[in-house]
Amino acid sequence: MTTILSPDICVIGGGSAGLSVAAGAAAFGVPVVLIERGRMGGDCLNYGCVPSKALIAAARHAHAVRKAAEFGVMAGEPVIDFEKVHAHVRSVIDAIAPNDSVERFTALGVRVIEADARFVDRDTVSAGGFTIRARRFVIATGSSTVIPPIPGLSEIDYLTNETVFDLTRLPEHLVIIGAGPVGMEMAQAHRRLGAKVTVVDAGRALARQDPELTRIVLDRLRGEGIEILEDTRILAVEKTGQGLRLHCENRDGPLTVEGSALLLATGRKGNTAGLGLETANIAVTATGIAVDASLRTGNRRVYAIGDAAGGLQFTHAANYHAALVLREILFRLPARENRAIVPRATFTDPEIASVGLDEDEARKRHGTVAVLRWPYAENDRAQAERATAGLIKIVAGRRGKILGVGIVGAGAAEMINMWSVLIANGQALRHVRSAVAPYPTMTEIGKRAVIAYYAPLTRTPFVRAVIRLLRRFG
Ligand SMILES: Cc1cc2nc3c(=O)[nH]c(=O)nc-3n(C[C@H](O)[C@H](O)[C@H](O)COP(=O)(O)OP(=O)(O)OC[C@H]3O[C@@H](n4cnc5c(N)ncnc54)[C@H](O)[C@@H]3O)c2cc1C
Ligand SMILES: NC(=O)c1ccc[n+]([C@@H]2O[C@H](COP(=O)([O-])OP(=O)(O)OC[C@H]3O[C@@H](n4cnc5c(N)ncnc54)[C@H](O)[C@@H]3O)[C@@H](O)[C@H]2O)c1
Repeated sequence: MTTILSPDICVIGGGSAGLSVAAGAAAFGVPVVLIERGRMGGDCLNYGCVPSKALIAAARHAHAVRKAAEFGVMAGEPVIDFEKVHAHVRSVIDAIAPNDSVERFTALGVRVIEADARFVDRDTVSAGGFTIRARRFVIATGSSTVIPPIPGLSEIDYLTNETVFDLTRLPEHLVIIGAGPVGMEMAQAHRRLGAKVTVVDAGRALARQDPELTRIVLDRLRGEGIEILEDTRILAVEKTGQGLRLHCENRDGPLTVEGSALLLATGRKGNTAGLGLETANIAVTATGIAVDASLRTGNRRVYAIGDAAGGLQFTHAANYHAALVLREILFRLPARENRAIVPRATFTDPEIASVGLDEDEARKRHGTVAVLRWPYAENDRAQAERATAGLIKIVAGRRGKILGVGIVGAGAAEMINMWSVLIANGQALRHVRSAVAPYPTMTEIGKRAVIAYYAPLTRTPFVRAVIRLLRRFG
C-alpha cells in the first residue's frame, strides 16, 4: 500500500541545496516533502567541506608548531596523534549535524522521507512506500567522484571523498590522482600531518584558477615537500606488497609513482543514476542534469540545482540556486543564475579566492581593461604575521567598474566577500576608494591596489593647475 502525498514542492536530496529549498519553503508555510536516501547534510557536512576544513584546521596547527621558531617560540617537531585528529574531524561533523537533522527539519514543518527517490512518470515520484505528486519538483541529488577508466584501478582499494575522512591511521605515502581543489586541499593537509604526498594530474594543477595566483600556491605546496606531477598521463595502476604503483608517462618519458594509499580527486559528476529521469523527460549532460539559466529541466515542473546540475559545485552555489528556484516557485518571479557573482575558493595555505571574470575572460568580453595588483609583502599586517606570500589582482572595465577580483594569500576566502558584494551590486573602484579599511588588516591590500589606479591623477597637469589655483585663495 502506498501513501499518496500532494505537496507544493517535492525536493529530492537533503544536502546543502535540498535543505535550503525545504527550509525556505517551510518558512513561508508552503507544504514541502524532502526525500533523502543517505545522511542528511549530504556531501558538505559528511564527506566534503566540513570534514575537509576540520582536517585542514588540524594540519594548520601542526604547521604553526613547526613554524613557531620564526616567531621566537621554540616548540620542535609536533607529535601527531592521527586517531585524535580523526576524532576532532568527527566531533566537528557531530556539532553541526543537528542543524541538518530529520528532527530539525520535521520541526520546521518539512515532511522528511528517508528513502531512495525515483520518477515513475513526468509528474510523480516514488520513495519508500510514498507516491508524491507535487506541483513542482527540485532535484538536488549532488555529485560523486568521477572514477577514471585507468587499467587496474578496480583491483585497488582506492579512497574517495566518501572514505578518506574515515581513516584513523595516517597513510605513509598518499598518492592523489587529480590536482583540483579537492586534491590540493587534501595533499597539503596530509603532508602537514606527516604523510609523504604525491599528486598526479593529466593537465595543469588548479587549472580552473588564474595561473598567476595558483603559481604562488604551487610553489608553497612544493616547498612543503609535496610532489606535484602535472601533464602526466596515468597508463595503469597495480597493487604492490606495500600499496600501489602508478605507471605514468609525461614529456620526460615513462615514470612510476609508488605509494601506500590512493585517493581519487578526479572531478565530480552529478548523481543521476536510478532517478528515472528518462521517464520524466529530463535530459542529462556529461556533467549532470541539463538545465536552462533558470535551473529548469526540459520538464517544466522540475528544477535541478546544486552539484546535480553539473555547473558551479560549491555549497554557497547550492544555496544560491535554492534561493533562485524558491523565488520562481513561490513568487513566480523570473530567476536567472548569474555565475559572475558566485565566488570560488580553495582552502590551501595560502588560500585562493576569486569572483567575477579573470583577466583573460575580461579582455575577451570587454576589450581594454585595467589590471591592478598589490602584494601581501607591502601590507604591514601580513609582515607582522609573516604571511607575505600572495597578492590581490583586480580587473576593472569602463569607469572603473569592477569586473573580477582574485586573491591568493592568507585569509583570501574571507577577503573575497567584500568584492562579491561590490560585484553583485555592479560597483566601481571609486566605491572602494571612498571606504575606510581598519589598520592593520590584510583587507587593506584591496584599497592599496585601488589607490594605485588613481595615482596617475596626481601627475596630470590639469589637477596640478587646479591645486596651484586654489592655493592663491590662502
Ligand atoms: C572534499 C570536498 C571538499 C569540499 N569543500 C568545499 C568547500 O570548502 N566549500 C564549498 O563551497 N564547497 C565545497 N565542496 C563542494 C560541496 O560539498 C558541494 O558543492 C555541495 O555539497 C553540493 O550540495 P548539494 O546539495 O548539491 O549535494 P549533496 O550535498 O551531495 O547532497 C545531495 C544529497 O542527495 C541525496 N540523494 C542522491 N540521490 C538521491 C535519490 N535518488 N533519492 C534520495 N536522495 C538522494 C544524497 O544522499 C545526498 O545527501 C567540497 C566537496 C568535496 C568533495
Ligand atoms: N574550496 C572549495 O570550495 C572546494 C573544495 C573542494 C572541492 N570543491 C568543489 O568540488 C569540485 C570538484 O573538485 P575536484 O578537485 O574533484 O575536481 P576538478 O575537476 O577541479 O579537478 C579534477 C582534476 O583531476 C584531473 N584528472 C581527472 N582524471 C584524471 C586522470 N585519469 N588522470 C590524471 N588526472 C586526472 C583533472 O585534470 C583535474 O585537474 C570543484 O570544482 C569545486 O567546485 C570546492
